[in-house]
Amino acid sequence: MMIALKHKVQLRDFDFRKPITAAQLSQRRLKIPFHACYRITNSKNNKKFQAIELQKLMQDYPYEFDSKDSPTSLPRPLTSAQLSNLTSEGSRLRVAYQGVRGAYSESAAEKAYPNCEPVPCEQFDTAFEAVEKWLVDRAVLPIENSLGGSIHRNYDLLLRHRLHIVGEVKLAIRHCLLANHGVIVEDLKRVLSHPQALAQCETTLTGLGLVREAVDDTAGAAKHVAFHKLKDAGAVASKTAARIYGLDIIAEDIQDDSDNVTRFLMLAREPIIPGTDKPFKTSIVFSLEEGPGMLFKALAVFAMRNVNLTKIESRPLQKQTLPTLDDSANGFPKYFPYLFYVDFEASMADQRAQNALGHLKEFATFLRVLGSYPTDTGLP
Ligand SMILES: O=C(O)C(=O)C[C@]1(C(=O)O)C=C[C@@H](O)C=C1
Repeated sequence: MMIALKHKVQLRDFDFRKPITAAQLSQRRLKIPFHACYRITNSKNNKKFQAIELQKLMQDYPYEFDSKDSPTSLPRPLTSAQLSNLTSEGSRLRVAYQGVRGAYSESAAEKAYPNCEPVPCEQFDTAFEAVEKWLVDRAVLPIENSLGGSIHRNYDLLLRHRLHIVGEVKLAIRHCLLANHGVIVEDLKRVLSHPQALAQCETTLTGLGLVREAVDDTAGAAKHVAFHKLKDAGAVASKTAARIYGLDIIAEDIQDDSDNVTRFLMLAREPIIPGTDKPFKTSIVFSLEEGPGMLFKALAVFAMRNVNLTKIESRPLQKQTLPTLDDSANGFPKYFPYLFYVDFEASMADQRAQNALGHLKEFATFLRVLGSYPTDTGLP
């Protein structure tokens, strides 16, 4: 099938096998999504896959493609769904995620911003920076999982960077054990995946007696196993990753609990205007003086206003993050100062939230609102 791309950017400019680094992003603004590059260059042998992918591409780019096999190349009318995912310049919203194609984070980005252009990034930091430097429009990053708990790195980065939380999205995580064609479970000695994914499949992997090897993301593990044609190693990743990297699914739903959900945050340069027309959540971070009952007092500002807390996380306060804090006020250095991250069920437009934070500010040594955003009330 012939496809003529009416686009200035050449596909050969991009190496679809590697996620973007912040350095690469700083060189150019991406015009063609990486998944498009991948689809065109890699779907040569599978006719059905090719047809579906081309159809998808033509939906995404109604004005960009000519196909000899296509019955018509007339432009299609824009839908309101397409409009809501356009940037102010009229291009598709570019959404950074950590990992390579087929990572759960990519699915989360697509769920959060349907019809967006997901942009893979090597590390969480890269995704934060890509938004800050205007190289992408948003980032979608995991913050907690129902089995594995918090993704601490992203809590720390939320404070280090100046992005705003503008939404959340919950994604059901269903892990598979993947391996190369012809490999059976008895051949496997090791298994590669993201540490969270390995932790979420603890029981199954222990039962199989497999040695765990941590890598940057689940899809990256699948890619590695496929690329190196490993016979003794499998990967814990999604069905999508199996399809993309041509691996067999040896076992499905191997997570310890069928209700395995990861919550992702949607991050932007600007905050959204908080409303009261639908359920909203607010995320804050604060630090306190040391002393008996200080945390109790802090949490009481919400309890006394009947504001429900949905999450509390404490992280070590690193001096370089908040250099203005005087940690030796008592005459000796404080070795274990903490930051408290709290999510509560109220919008910043709600008087109760404003009063609670006004009250907290009276005695907190530091307080920042990370975002006030609509709660994801849908099914994961
Ligand atoms: O490795 C991936 O596929 C990711 O998207 C990362 C990640 C995580 O960081 O927790 C996301 C969801 C799953 O919980 C497992 C891994």
